[in-house]
Amino acid sequence: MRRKFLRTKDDIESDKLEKGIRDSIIKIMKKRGEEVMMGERDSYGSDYLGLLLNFHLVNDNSKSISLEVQRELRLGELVIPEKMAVCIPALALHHEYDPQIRGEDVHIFKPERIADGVPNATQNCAAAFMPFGMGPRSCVGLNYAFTEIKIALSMILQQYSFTLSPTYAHLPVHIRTICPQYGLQIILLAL
Ligand code: HEM
Repeated sequence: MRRKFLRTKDDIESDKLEKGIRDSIIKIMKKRGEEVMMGERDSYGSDYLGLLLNFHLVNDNSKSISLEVQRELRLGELVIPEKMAVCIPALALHHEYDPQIRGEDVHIFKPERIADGVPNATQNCAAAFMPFGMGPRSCVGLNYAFTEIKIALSMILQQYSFTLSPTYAHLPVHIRTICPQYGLQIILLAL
């Protein structure tokens, strides 16, 4: 029975590895913070670490980089316990970023905003549009979903053109993905 409480060599190696990874991440975050403070870079970056730093500094007026990552992650006044799932509401996030990035008409439904590609519409800010999440746990079905959508659309467009029905009420809601609360009413015209 006592063996259960003994730490094996593998457990110790695994702890060392985990600590090494944590230390490296904190080092990168501190370095970025220092570079921003010294004016060597404009932003904390648009990747996942940059996003975490942004959240951290929004909540910390002293702007000091003092992240402690032990069994919990501290983001300013937020303490995120180990293994807690953090849900980023894409709908709110997209709107919060929008006025800065896409102008004041953010509330208007204008899918043509992304006609020239997402990087163009978001001024290359990866965190401004992330319907598939980002970082190591982002959607593994992204490419599959895009391919499926393109195939479905090209099959429809070979036979029909379509417009939005006047009965369509624009009310996007976040139910796992962003979708229209009252469905998508369209008028199909046979070609
Ligand atoms: C328009 C379609 C889709 C959207 C908008 C979407 C969106 C998302 C989002 C926001 C996440 C969470 C990412 C995060 O936690 O940071 C996710 C995760 C995931 N998605 Fe999708 N998804 C779509 C289609 C698919 C498809 C078709 C598949 C599989 C064939 C799929 C498989 C997964 C899996 C397995 C995860 C979990 C990944 C992980 O936790 O490591 N998704 N998706």
